[in-house]
Amino acid sequence: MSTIARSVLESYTRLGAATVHEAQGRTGALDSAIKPVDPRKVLVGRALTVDSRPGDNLAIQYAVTVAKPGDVLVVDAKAYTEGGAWGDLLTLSAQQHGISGLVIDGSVRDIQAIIEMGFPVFSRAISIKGTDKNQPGGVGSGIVCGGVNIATGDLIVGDADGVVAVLADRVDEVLRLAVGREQSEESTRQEILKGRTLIDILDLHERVRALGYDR
Ligand SMILES: O=C([O-])CC(=O)C(=O)O
Ligand SMILES: [Mg+2]
Repeated sequence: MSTIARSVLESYTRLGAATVHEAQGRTGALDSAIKPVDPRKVLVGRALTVDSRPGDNLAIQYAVTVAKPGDVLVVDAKAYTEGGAWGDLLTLSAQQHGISGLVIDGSVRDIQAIIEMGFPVFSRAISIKGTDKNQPGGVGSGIVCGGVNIATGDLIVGDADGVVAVLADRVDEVLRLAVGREQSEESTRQEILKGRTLIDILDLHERVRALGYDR
């Protein structure tokens, strides 16, 4: 599976998840319930998918052993939130293997330790309850996580706003679009600082009039 150039990962890190989501036509955003345990952390990297059963984390444990440095584990835990399928021990092991972070449609626990360890984790919920290590699952195959189809090799961008996935074969194109959008937002910021409103800048006066907002 192809890797993503370091310079591309760095550019995505600067852009942020919402800009990437807008730039690719408002697609790829995971459910809004999937949020960072530490909103100061930004996560960018190549997805390694994990298909996991609710209340069990054997597939996740296995994925840590086969992940490549830089991978982001993206886990479909079936939105099951009554079991912390990831905690500080898995975090320590993931860090030993150079894994960049975790996105899980499920729960995590030990979050104070995870925050102190500086490991980016995005989850649907937090649960103190334990999980079994018995069930079959899959690593590397297509999954749905937070309502989005994700394949191993897709790009994951997560920050305080949430998580967005970019299809592997659109990574360069979406980067160009996102940089363009960021440049246009920067000129909008300059106009706002000059005292103009977004209604002016986006030329929405006619629409406002037509909808009867004018007083
Ligand atoms: O025990 C587990 O399966 C999950 C956990 O709490 C840890 O990784 O620390
Ligand atoms: Mg634990």
